[in-house]
Amino acid sequence: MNQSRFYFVIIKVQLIDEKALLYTQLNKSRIAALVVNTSKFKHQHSFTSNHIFNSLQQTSKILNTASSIGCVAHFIFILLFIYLDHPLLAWINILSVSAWLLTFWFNRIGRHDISILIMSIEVLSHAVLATSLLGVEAGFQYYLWPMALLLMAIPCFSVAWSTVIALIHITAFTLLNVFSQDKADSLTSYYPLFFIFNVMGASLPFIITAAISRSAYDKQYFLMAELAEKDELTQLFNRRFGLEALNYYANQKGEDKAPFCISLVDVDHFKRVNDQLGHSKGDEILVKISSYLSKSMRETDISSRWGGEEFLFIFPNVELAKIQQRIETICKEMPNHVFLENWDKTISCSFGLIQVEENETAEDALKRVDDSLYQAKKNGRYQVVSDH
Ligand SMILES: Nc1nc2c(ncn2[C@@H]2O[C@H](COP(=O)(O)OP(=O)(O)OP(=O)(O)O)[C@@H](O)[C@H]2O)c(=O)[nH]1
Repeated sequence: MNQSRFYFVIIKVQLIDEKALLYTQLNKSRIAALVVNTSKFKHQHSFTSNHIFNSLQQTSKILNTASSIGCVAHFIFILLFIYLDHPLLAWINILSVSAWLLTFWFNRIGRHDISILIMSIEVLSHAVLATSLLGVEAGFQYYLWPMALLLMAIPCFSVAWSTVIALIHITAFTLLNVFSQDKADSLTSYYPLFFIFNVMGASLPFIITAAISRSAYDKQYFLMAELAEKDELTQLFNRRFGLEALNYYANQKGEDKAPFCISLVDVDHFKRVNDQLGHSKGDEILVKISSYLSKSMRETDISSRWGGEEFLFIFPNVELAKIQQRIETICKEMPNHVFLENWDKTISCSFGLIQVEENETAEDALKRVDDSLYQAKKNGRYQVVSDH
């Protein structure tokens, strides 16, 4: 997007932000996501990250499901009340279907807050009206429960406001049950049918909303955990995770305490690759090296990218004497496993390897393993130096 177009989008977004009449030819739904009245997601710029965009799409999905169920349920009631020759109730349901159709449109332009407000007003007034006309036995008040859940599950309003509106629905449910009289009119014989239909119709969105929210939460949670713990380029754990793991093993006490080793690994003459073949080839080598190293480790070992062309490995429950040979083989074998097109020089790494001592802090262990790595570099690279 060129600069002037970029400003155009920002100005346009700011203008329509208030009214939420959001439609541009550039990227309709992505910009629509910007005006959703979810303060945590609201940005001052025109870019919305994929994760937030996905989360907003998830909200749209839940609300569209609710809108569809609302439309279908009320449409069935229109047909039923026409069949039962009850025009007033048929008209009420025509108004309801219109309201639910309107919610689709607000979902589409990203105004989930208006959409859910319309749903809430419709469900509340419909429950009050239908229960006043037909009595509690017809079961129209049961829609108030899924509406309360929807209000709480969808982050369109603040938690406080969602709670207030949800409580209004539950209070209405209670009052309707306590104060509504049973009505005896021409439709009384159909009340069991209404009741079954209403309870089923109310339960379905309840269960669907809970299922979609839960799977959306799971997906988002694992995505966030992965983003927080993994290195984007190599897919190894990142430095934060590596340090957390190191602190965990270093701080173990009593019976849980077991010997463990760590290794700091640095690619040899990596700058040469970058300088001669370019940064993207450098990245390619980093991916190949990290893949070779992590595949060479045991499942219980922790492989992390420590930074740039450095990796930190943690080997739990093992003594140095038992691991040294394995690490030396990994080091020696690397050039046979990691190659790059148009690069005839050996691709290798230097390794610092230590066993973390009892009561040694993570910081001290890191310093010691760094000294070993420095020694490996100083000795001519492509070797393992361990500190006994
Ligand atoms: N392509 C790429 N290069 C990186 C990345 N992170 C760090 N580097 C480069 O890694 C190089 C590290 O160079 P030096 O620290 O001089 O070390 P070296 O050339 O590997 O030499 P020795 O470590 O002494 O064997 C620098 O050119 C950095 O720009 C990365 O994510 N991708």
